[in-house]
Amino acid sequence: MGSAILVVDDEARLGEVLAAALNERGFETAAVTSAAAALSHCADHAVDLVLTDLRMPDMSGRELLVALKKGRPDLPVIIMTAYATVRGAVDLIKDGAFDYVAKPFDTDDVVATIERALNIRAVVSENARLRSELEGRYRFDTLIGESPIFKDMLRQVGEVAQSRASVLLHGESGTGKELIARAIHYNSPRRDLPFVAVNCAAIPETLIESELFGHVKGAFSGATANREGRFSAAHRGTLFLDEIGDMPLAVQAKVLRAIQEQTFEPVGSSRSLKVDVRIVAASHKDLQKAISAAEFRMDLYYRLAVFPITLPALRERRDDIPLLAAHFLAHAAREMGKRISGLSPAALEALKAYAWPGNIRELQNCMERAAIVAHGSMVETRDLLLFGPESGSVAASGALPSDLDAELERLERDFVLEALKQTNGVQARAAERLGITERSLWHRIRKLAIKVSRVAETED
Ligand SMILES: Nc1ncnc2c1ncn2[C@@H]1O[C@H](COP(=O)(O)OP(=O)(O)OP(=O)(O)O)[C@@H](O)[C@H]1O
Repeated sequence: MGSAILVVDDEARLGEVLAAALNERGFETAAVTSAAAALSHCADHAVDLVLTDLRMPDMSGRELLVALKKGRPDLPVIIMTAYATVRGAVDLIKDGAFDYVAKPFDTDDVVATIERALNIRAVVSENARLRSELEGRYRFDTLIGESPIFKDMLRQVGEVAQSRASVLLHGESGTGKELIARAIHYNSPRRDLPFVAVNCAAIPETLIESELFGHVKGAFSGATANREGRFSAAHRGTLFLDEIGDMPLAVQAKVLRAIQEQTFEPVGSSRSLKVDVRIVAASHKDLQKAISAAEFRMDLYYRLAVFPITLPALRERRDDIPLLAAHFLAHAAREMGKRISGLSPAALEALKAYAWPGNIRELQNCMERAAIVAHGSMVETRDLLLFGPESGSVAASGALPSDLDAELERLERDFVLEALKQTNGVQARAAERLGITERSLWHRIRKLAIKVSRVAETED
């Protein structure tokens, strides 16, 4: 069914002819002869677009436009006008009209204008939908956890989100640091501006400065064009500096200045740029220890740790395990189109007893795998693959022999090493070759304790 168009023209004949012509082009049309009739039609019918004459005896097209826009700001209104009043029609665009068509007009032109308006409206409403989906994803109530330690952490997140204070998140790998950083951004007044994430550990030392601050053409071999850095990209928004403990000391000094003075110079440039960014940093390392070892600047630490938040490890909030497991299991089952109603009591006990060195991410992966291998409607203990140094009696309780794990890890290692070799250690390209995200590659490199040395520098 085509979009519904309402034609408003006090000359009944003209309105009917136009409505019929549009109907022939596949639109659903209705015609009325006064602004009052148009308002009452719109109140009772789903109308996608209004095409109205400007001069009408009871209420002018302009008044109709204003009245329509009051109730439905997103409704496209196109004005039909005689040549003599085109100037006035231009003013109407300022009042919110989408466009005008000058009489006498060609039906093709009217159709083209209508289509343009409907397309733009579709894009705008799709954007609004995506935005609300995104905001929904980072609303606090979608962050799962009921335990007092988790709720206390969320309370702190809620308190700091509204301010522009720097936040330092500390927590083991997989505890949800990036998710919390996003929640801070999407619950702050900066939510409509960019959230830019940089994983300081995943970028080779030689490139991190240019990644953060950008560079000018010719700044170093391979810098063939000017490039914007992440600080500029995050202007007026939030910059998430993940694994900040891995940032080289020399870069730490420049980051400190950028935060303190809100200015920096791109690599190879002497021109200072001004930025307004809110910083959320995260680290799994103990930065106090890094300071004692002279690996981290104390002044930067105090700048970042205006509001420090510690994310609890999953084993410190075991009561949340059933809730999280059920959530990830249901999600995985839905994605796979499998009917799985939950976990058996024994499986649940095994999950609660396990140490979870990889925290929530490990639990998520464990549930995805369980959803794949589960035969019945319940996940059983044998469907769980639990491993790790502290796993104790429930370790590797599954149906797979433990040497298969070692074999899988060896294979994974071979794939990653080969991809890195083929791409001279350029992780972005290696990840592309492996068909995984750069972040996921980075986690594998860490998990497999692979040393990456970059052989050649490449720049786009
Ligand atoms: N409270 C939570 N509720 C639901 N899902 C969560 C929660 N916390 C984390 N997750 C999920 O767990 C996974 C790991 O979270 P995230 O990537 O934010 O961790 P991280 O601490 O940044 O990890 P790393 O330090 O290894 O980068 C993500 O898929 C995230 O969506």
